[in-house]
Amino acid sequence: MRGEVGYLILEDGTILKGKPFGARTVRYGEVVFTTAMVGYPESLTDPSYKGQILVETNPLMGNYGVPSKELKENGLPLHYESDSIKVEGFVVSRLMRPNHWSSVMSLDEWLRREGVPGLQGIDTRAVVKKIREKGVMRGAIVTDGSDPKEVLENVEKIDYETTNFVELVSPSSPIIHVPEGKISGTIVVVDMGIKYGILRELLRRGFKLIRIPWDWDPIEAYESYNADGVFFSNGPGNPSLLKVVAKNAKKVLDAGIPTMGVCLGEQVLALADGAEIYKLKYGHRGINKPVKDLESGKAFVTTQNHGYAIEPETLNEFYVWMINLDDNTVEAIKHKELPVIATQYHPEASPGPWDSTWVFDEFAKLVRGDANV
Ligand SMILES: NC(=O)CC[C@H](N)C(=O)O
Repeated sequence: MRGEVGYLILEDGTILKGKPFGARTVRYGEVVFTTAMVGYPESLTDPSYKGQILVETNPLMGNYGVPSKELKENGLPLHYESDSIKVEGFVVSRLMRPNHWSSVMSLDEWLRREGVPGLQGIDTRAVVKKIREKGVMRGAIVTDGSDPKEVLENVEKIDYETTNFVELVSPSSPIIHVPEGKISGTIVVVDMGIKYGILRELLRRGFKLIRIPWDWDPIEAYESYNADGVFFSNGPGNPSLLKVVAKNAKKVLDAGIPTMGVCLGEQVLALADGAEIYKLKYGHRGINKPVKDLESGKAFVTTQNHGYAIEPETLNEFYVWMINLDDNTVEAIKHKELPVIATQYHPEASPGPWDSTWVFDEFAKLVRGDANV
């Protein structure tokens, strides 16, 4: 509608006026930003964004519309990271009309169908400057004409830190994926909100996957499915809330099972090791983050989406394998003796550069038993 007004509200009292798109409603969340230039379908459907309002720094969004879900590999849509939009709200500077061969609808229509509010015409650089200065903040997105001052009062009531978002995005019963072609092994995937991109990478390497609910015991599944390895997935929210998963991860380590973790999965393995996790001021979210492998000396451009990081000095049986070249934070860890590796960044990209999909090859070697850690 012409003249319609919406708001982005931050807990420090900032109220920014924009133009609504998508669903007309009010949603609350932690306000975070990504510097990714492309890949909004992947970002919007990434379950790790549950509980967060996503601000895009790239000024033009929606240019290539919404890709078809029919473009698939091993039964999974190629450009989606889950079956629905997971962000609480989406904030852009300029919403574009789509023009692309694979587009089936506009961003506006997609958000409307999924009940997710969007806001355009926001000076996203100003939002980023504020978040970089004050740290990540709670906030709200208003697109239904509600009074922003009243909504601001409710922002104080939300608590991102103590909410278990994992249980909202994890399956309630096991899901099995069988790769097309030869099966090279079976992996138990502890699904804390796994991205399809990770499933696609594991399936590409011939693994049959048993996705179990986040709080199930992976050892039981490992034994009953006669599996060859365990994978701890990415996922939303504060890792310190996941005591059950950390306890299960400890059991997996004690059993010496070949294991890999990504992002939240890495944090959970670190917790199982007795290490500490802290919250970053405004997180790492983007697709051009430089990471250095301390063993090979090589650097990679990586995809990242995390708000927490491992305190390196508190690691016990793990050591720091890779670091972030922007701020030296931990980006990957390796176990000193066991076949266990984990990254904080996303080697599956989705969206982003495929420079580090080789980490999944390393995991495949560990599962086959033909690599030294
Ligand atoms: N992508 C993820 O798995 C994110 C992990 C965790 N929620 C964080 O923000 O650090």
